[in-house]
Amino acid sequence: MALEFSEVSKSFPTQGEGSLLAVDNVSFRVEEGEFVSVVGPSGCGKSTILSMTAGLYQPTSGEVRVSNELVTGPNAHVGFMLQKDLLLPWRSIIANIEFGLEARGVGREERRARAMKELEHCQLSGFEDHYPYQLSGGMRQRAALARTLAINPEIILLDEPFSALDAQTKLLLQNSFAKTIKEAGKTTLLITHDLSEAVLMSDRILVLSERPGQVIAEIKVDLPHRDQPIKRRVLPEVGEYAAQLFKHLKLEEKAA
Ligand SMILES: Nc1ncnc2c1ncn2[C@@H]1O[C@H](COP(=O)(O)OP(=O)(O)OP(=O)(O)O)[C@@H](O)[C@H]1O
Repeated sequence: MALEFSEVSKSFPTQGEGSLLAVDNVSFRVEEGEFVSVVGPSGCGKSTILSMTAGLYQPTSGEVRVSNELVTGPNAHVGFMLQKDLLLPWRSIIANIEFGLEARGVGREERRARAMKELEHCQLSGFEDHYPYQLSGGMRQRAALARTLAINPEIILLDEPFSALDAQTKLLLQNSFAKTIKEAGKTTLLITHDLSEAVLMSDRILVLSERPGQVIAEIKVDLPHRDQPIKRRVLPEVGEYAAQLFKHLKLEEKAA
C-alpha cells in the first residue's frame, strides 16, 4: 500500500480554549502507481490532508502510513509541489533541480546526472542554464516537477499546481505532468478545485464534505488515457463524471 489514512482526524487550536476540527475521521487508501485527486469545498481540509501525508502535521487521532510505514515527521518518501513553483531565482534551472539532492548529500556527478534525466523527462532539455525568470509559468512548473522527481519520492503530492495558469497552458501542462508521472510510475495525490481536471487526470477521486472534511464519495474514473488528458477530454463520459462530482458537492443547490 502506497498511502493509507486510517480514521484520521485533525484539529487545530484556536485563540482561547477551543479547537477547530479540520479533518474528521478520514480513511482511504492509495495503491502504488495510482493517481488520486481530492476535491471538496474551500477550507474542508484538503491541504491539511496533504500536509499530514508529508509529515508536516501530525493527526490528532488516527494514523497515516506511507509505504506501510507510520508517518511521524517530514520524510524522504514524499515529494511536495505547490501552486507557486518556489524555484530559487538566483539558481539556474539545473541547479534548482539539483537542490533537493544537494540537501540530501548526493555527490556532484550523480546529482547532475539525475537532474539532467529529469530535465529531459519534463521536456526542458536546452534550458538547464536558464534562470527561472527566463521561463514561462508552465515551464517553471515543469522545472518544479523535475525537482520533485529528482529526489525519487515514493509519493508525489500536488497542491493545485495548475491553478495559476491560463486555460491553454493548463491543458498542455496537465498533459505533460500526466505523461511524466505515468512514465515514472509515481503514486500521486492531487488537490484541485477544478472538477474536470480531477476527471481528466485521475484513476480515482475522493470527494470531501464541507469542514470538518469527511470522505463523502470515492469515484473510480473508468476511462482510458490517464497519461493523456488531452485525449481523455473528448470522451463523452467526462461530462458525466464531472456531473457526478457536481452533485456530490451540491453545487446546484448552492448556486440557487
Ligand atoms: N496551521 C493551522 N492552524 C490553524 N488552523 C488551520 C491550520 N491549517 C489549516 N487550518 C484550518 O483548517 C481548515 C482546513 O484548511 P485547509 O487549508 O486544509 O483547507 P483546504 O480544503 O485546503 O482549503 P482551500 O480549498 O481553501 O485551499 C481551515 O478552516 C483552516 O483555517
